[in-house]
Amino acid sequence: MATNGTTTKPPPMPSPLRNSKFLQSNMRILVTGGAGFIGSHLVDRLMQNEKNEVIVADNYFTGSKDNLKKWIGHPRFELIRHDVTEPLMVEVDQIYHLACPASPIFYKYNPVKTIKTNVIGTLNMLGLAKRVGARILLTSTSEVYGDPLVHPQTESYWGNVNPIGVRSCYDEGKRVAETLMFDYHRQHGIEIRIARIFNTYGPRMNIDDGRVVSNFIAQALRGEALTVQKPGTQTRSFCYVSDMVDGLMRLMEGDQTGPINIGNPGEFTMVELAETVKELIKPDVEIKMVENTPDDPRQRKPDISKAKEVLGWEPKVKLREGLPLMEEDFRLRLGVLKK
Ligand SMILES: NC(=O)c1ccc[n+]([C@@H]2O[C@H](COP(=O)([O-])OP(=O)(O)OC[C@H]3O[C@@H](n4cnc5c(N)ncnc54)[C@H](O)[C@@H]3O)[C@@H](O)[C@H]2O)c1
Ligand SMILES: O=c1ccn([C@@H]2O[C@H](COP(=O)(O)OP(=O)(O)O[C@H]3OC[C@@H](O)[C@H](O)[C@H]3O)[C@@H](O)[C@H]2O)c(=O)[nH]1
Repeated sequence: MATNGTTTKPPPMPSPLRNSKFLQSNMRILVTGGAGFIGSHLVDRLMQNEKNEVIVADNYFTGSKDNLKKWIGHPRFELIRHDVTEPLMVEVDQIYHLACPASPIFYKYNPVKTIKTNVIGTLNMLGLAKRVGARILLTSTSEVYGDPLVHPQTESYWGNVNPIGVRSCYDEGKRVAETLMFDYHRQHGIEIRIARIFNTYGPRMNIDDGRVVSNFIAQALRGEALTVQKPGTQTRSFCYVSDMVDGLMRLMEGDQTGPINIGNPGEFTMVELAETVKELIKPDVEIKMVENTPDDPRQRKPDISKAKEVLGWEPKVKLREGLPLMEEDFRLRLGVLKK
């Protein structure tokens, strides 16, 4: 009993599966959004551990079964067509909650649905975590810092976000999702983990995903001009997907709730990124300046001191090493062979 007269509930019991003599060594893990870009790489890593059973729940809005084709039919893997805005009844020990469109083009396409996914979807997954006693990790975003007035961004910075802008369905949606995570943690004793992910790139991104790295690589391979949105001096920090997955798994397995920034602190202007793609992939390609969209953050770079200190994590793959790995995958999918 708390001293202020309110009742503090004890944390829920972990899933009975953890005590089953048949499944003792098994961990049953739900990955929402597991058919998407980061989610499918995470599934690959989780499936490498023979003690893990993995369940993916995805509505295929931006993800695809193709990303998971090597696991379909595997006895330790299950794929469910499910929209997280509806409740889900499964018995699991851990939940990686990724479901949400991540590319601005897709999250702005149906903003009401995006905010429902972030708010109702996260509520549903927290309700599930509460019912079965699972630990839950939310993939939040660097967008919670908005157009940041602090640089680089530390986790203690509260951000500079437009609450009524065209990006709000996503950035405010993720801010509410973080709030819900902490309220369930404080009120119901749920074990939570929050990762604030900075721009991540790598093989398997949708060719027409619309994010900058996939756009530039696809444009270079198609021989089209690279579209730098004005002014081109805005910065981003790009993390290769294997580093991201490693950071997410360390956070889930560790004892810190976060929020913790997971990203690569290497910072580039969009003109620098275009020039790097041009140099590495197609030196004769044109770079053209095009109009930008409202509220585009002007700078973004993670302070990863906390991830280094509490997770022993830092990214290993530099942009110039990661871009050719993504180029290889895009060449195969676009059918453009290297000359
Ligand atoms: N990639 C990045 O740079 C980045 C940066 C910050 C945060 N994140 C977060 O990481 C997560 C994964 O991002 P990603 O790059 O893999 O994006 P993605 O669009 O490739 O994957 C998102 C997945 O969620 C699914 N999904 C969307 N809405 C859903 C719903 N209502 N119900 C069920 N499934 C739904 C999609 O079909 C897709 O498979 C997202 O939560 C995103 O906000 C990504
Ligand atoms: O073709 C393009 C596309 C984008 N851009 C620019 O590239 C920068 C990055 O844009 P992206 O669309 O890749 O992504 P953003 O950084 O705006 O948002 C991203 O950051 C955090 C995540 O949560 C989001 O999921 C992710 O989309 C922006 O300044 C944009 O103006 C271009 O210059 N050309």
